[in-house]
Amino acid sequence: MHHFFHPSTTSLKVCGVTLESDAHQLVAEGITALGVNFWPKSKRYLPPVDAAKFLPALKEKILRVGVFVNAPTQEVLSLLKEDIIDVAQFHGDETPEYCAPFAENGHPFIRAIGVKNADSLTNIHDYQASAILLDAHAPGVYGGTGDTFDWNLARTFISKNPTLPVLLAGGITAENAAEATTLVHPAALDLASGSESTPGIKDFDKIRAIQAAISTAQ
Ligand SMILES: O=C(O)c1ccccc1N[C@@H]1O[C@H](COP(=O)(O)O)[C@@H](O)[C@H]1O
Repeated sequence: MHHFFHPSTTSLKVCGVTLESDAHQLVAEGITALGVNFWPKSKRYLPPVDAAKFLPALKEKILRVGVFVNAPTQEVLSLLKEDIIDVAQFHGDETPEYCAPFAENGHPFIRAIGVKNADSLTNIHDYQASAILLDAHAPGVYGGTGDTFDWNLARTFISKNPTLPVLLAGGITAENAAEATTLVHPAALDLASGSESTPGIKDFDKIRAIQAAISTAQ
């Protein structure tokens, strides 16, 4: 599996990309992974037909993650099979039963969990996910809020599950990326709000500052 999922170092995933030019600039900046949001109600929604115009050319240059919220299985499968994305990120109410066919057919996926309290982190292995993403609990909007959660819960979860790749999300910015890396030691930091000037438009000063903070912290 891609080194993005290796829990020994902290990588960066920049989510909510809507512009082809931003995607190419993320490659040029050496970012490990990008996320494109396929949930129609997201402020960062990109229709699959538009993503299909530029994501294929980025294969092997950056890990291409598609973010879904309760999407029909066939929609996710066709983007994976057509090689438009490398990995699916399930950021809604997807159950272990929904995830099972992806695991059984060798399609890599990240299951995002909105962390409300310690109880949110039980039965995570039931999803058979390639990686787990821990985000702030966001009823109704699912993610992309810019809110943080209690990172001690993430740190404890990782120390109990050292071989499971865990991504930390929710309100990561240039100001807190170093602390997030040092305290939690996630396989990656994942962010949308903290990497943009307006929803869906990336701010490369912020992204470079986050990269520098991660490098210094580890
Ligand atoms: O960005 C969105 O609009 C979004 C909508 C629905 C589900 C997930 C979404 N984004 C993901 O949310 C986290 C945290 O975002 P933020 O940094 O707090 O803005 C991030 O992993 C995005 O992948």
